Amino acid sequence: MKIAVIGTGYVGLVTGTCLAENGNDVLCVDIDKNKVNQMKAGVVPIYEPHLDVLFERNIEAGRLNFTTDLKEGLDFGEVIFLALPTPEDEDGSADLKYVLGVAKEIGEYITSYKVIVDKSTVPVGTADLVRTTIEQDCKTEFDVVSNPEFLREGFAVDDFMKPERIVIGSSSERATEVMQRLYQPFVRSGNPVIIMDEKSAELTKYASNSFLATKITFMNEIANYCQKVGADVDKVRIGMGTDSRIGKRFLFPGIGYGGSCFPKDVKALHKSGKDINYDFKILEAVVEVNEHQKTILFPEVSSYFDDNLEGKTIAIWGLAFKPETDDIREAPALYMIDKLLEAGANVKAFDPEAIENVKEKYGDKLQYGKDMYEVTEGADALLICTEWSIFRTPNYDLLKSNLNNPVIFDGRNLYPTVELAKQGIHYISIGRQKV
Ligand SMILES: NC(=O)c1ccc[n+]([C@@H]2O[C@H](COP(=O)([O-])OP(=O)(O)OC[C@H]3O[C@@H](n4cnc5c(N)ncnc54)[C@H](O)[C@@H]3O)[C@@H](O)[C@H]2O)c1
Ligand SMILES: O=c1ccn([C@@H]2O[C@H](COP(=O)(O)OP(=O)(O)O[C@H]3O[C@H](CO)[C@@H](O)[C@H](O)[C@H]3O)[C@@H](O)[C@H]2O)c(=O)[nH]1
Repeated sequence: MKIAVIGTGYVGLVTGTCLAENGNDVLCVDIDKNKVNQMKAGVVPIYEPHLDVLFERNIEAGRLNFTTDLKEGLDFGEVIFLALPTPEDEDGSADLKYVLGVAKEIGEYITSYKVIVDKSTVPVGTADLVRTTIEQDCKTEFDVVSNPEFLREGFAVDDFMKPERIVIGSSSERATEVMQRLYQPFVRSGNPVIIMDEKSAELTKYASNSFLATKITFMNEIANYCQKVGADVDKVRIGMGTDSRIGKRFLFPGIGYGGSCFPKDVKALHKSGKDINYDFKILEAVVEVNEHQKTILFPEVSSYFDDNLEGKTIAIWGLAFKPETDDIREAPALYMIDKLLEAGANVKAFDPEAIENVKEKYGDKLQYGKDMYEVTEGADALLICTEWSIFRTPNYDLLKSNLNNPVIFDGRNLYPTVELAKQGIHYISIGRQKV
């Protein structure tokens, strides 16, 4: 099939590349000239494991191409994916200006039947809004379907190639048939393509993200409570997670969820309830608890230094909002950096993939290390914000000789407390007793 993907960020580029990998001809359109030039030169503009191999292979095979020209994309594709940003607006709602802006242009440009697929995360009713926006200027037939994306950054290629489910919201038989044909190679494993109406598909996405964010937030509250009553959240987590009704995943407490999705999506669902006088009380609590959770480690760092961080040097491991990505959107590490700088501390930061993005934001306000141990040299404490695998088995002797004080503040519970006690390291983590 001939596919156009409009917007080549984490979702669009993975979608385009994986569809090409399954034999489709794909033209990716992006408004960002630099990005398009980079991709034309064979450079993947984001870090996403395994994407580079597929990217190169499909460019070489001529199945994956790039342009800044939306009209060229619309002429080319029978199916047009919208993978555009839907960032948080000032009032917490999803800002639809990118999606509706492109919809307007689609109405002006298309001259033959197209299936317009909304892959962006959008509020209930957006498919209708996209349809009426296109209709204003359109002289040909088209359908709009909702096809929310569930990939996780860091596992995006795997998630796209072997999805647990594909959700399609469509009220057109013609478009449904096209979508089923397109996705048939991805569900050979027997995982379902679930067809429903557009509104239910749109809500499935928000409900899924909000549920997962709630699950994490619940565990963060249990962790905070553990700390107060002397229980160990890791033991509670394992005890709970073995009940298959609860499940082991997404029970890991920490310094709050971040990223480009959970924070904005929970707020957007809450706001869309408010707009129709429905009060999503649980979501309001989730947002509030998560905001608080980002703040719980800083007072520990501060009080260790008698509330005087002026001139102290803090090494940070992990800046991305989670491992295996270079994405720092809403990363809890950024809150910690801001607080530390505000308190007059020096920050030496290391992350395997996110340094460039952090440099763009903070420039020379921070020092950056080439490896994880370099930033600990002469630092007064180590703070861990993201659970990259390479941090899991550190050389404790080297750490102790590098750090001025043997102290680790761990926002992701990477180490067994008994091991750190044995190592003689002062260790503060989440929902576990201090060592
Ligand atoms: N990142 C994820 O893990 C993920 C997963 C599932 C769903 N989503 C949703 O998918 C959507 C896209 O997310 P993302 O993370 O890929 O965003 P992103 O910010 O990484 O990428 C968006 C891209 O769209 C481009 N763009 C903006 N306006 C454009 C226009 N008028 N024409 C062409 N290109 C344009 C930008 O230059 C950028 O490259 C959002 O709604 C998001 O909520 C994201
Ligand atoms: O047990 C857990 C699991 C995750 N997190 C945090 O939650 C955030 C989100 O993690 P994750 O869901 O793995 O990453 P995303 O790439 O943001 O993926 C989510 O958001 C995407 C965008 O909508 C969806 O497509 C995915 O299904 C959904 O998992 C990160 O800050 C994690 O550190 C925890 O604190 N504890």
